[in-house]
Amino acid sequence: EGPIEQKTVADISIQPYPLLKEFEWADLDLNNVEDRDEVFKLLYENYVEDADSTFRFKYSSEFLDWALKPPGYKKEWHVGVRVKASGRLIGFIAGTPADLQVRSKPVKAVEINFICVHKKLRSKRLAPILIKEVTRRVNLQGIFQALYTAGVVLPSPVSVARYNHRPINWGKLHDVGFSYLPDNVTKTQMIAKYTLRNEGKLKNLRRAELKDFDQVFTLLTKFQSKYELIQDFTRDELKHWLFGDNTLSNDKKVVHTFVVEENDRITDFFSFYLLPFTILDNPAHNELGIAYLFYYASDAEFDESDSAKAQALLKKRLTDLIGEALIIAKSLGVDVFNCVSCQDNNLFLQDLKFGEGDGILNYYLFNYKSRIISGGLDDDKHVDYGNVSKVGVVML
Ligand SMILES: Cc1c(C(=O)c2nccn2C)oc2cccc(OCCCNCc3cccnc3)c12
Repeated sequence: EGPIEQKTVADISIQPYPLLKEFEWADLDLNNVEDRDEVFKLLYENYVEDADSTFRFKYSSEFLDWALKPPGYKKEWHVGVRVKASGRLIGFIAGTPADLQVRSKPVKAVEINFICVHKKLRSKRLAPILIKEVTRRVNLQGIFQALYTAGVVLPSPVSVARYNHRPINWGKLHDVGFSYLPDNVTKTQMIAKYTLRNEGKLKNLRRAELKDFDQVFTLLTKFQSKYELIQDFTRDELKHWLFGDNTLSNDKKVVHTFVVEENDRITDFFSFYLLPFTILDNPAHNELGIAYLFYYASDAEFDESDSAKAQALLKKRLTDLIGEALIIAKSLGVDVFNCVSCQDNNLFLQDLKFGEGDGILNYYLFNYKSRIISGGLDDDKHVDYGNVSKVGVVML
């Protein structure tokens, strides 16, 4: 296992990758509101939709600030393409710094995400050129590995996971065509099945505060040490990912983090991020509120001696913990709570009534040879409820 191609910065061209003559590379600065709004508009109108174009991701400007400007980010890794004649932004791809550990081996890498080409300019082979240019700019900084995900199957994924959804507002999900009514079941029964109480059962659960950060950092680092693919966070990075922009009011926050505190000790925490879908041409609803499970940890002891008992204890702790996340997400107007089959999620999916989605998420490690890492699926790529994954990294 390890890097495939050994390159050095000296091998990397200092010239931008050649573009078709009607296009030019854009020098974006997402601290500049105009640039950030251009990226926002390009994604809003042209980014990933579901298979039958019912929904489109609705990345807010606050989300892009959070997702694209973590500590150590480089503006050169926010790569745009403009039409020379009009100056319109028609292509984008982003790299953000992400030191990984692959089976405990440190891998300096970037995460590549948000690749987008304007709908009217598809099949002009711009996507591969965007990937080559962001790779060149990352290589110039001495980084030669990358992590990215895609729904499509490309050569050799390092892991494969599956989407899971926990309906919160089943009626609305049914109205917009996301949830279906099974045979011999009434709508009332489906709504009753997914009804959540307004109050959780973990009494000492509260919103995380900066004073909790040291314990949360320690708890997550220990909890994640069992996974084979993780992001090796610096303190500043994790603070950014879990607290985001601390000046935002709770209703504007993109990421929400909660802790369980017992006798001045943080025993568990969880986080989720909010990323709605625009619902395309539906008279009754124009937005789908979606929460995505992000990082979490529990100090449920994992005693090597009786691993079955330990796993049962962890299952109970995580089920109660993420059960609270569902209730909080509901209070924030979320319609469906999403997670993939990674981390220890398979332990609570069934009890918390998550349904297996038809989306598959492939994880790729660019220029790094690694044996397959379990993404929590069986040989048919269905969720393996009896086994947990070894993937700890969560991609936005
Ligand atoms: C996307 C997504 C969806 C949906 O498409 C969806 N939910 C409700 C209705 N729909 C149609 O459901 C998920 C569940 C877990 C993780 C996910 O995504 C994980 C992060 C995705 N990273 C970016 C990305 C986006 C699209 C394709 N590849 C990568 C998703």
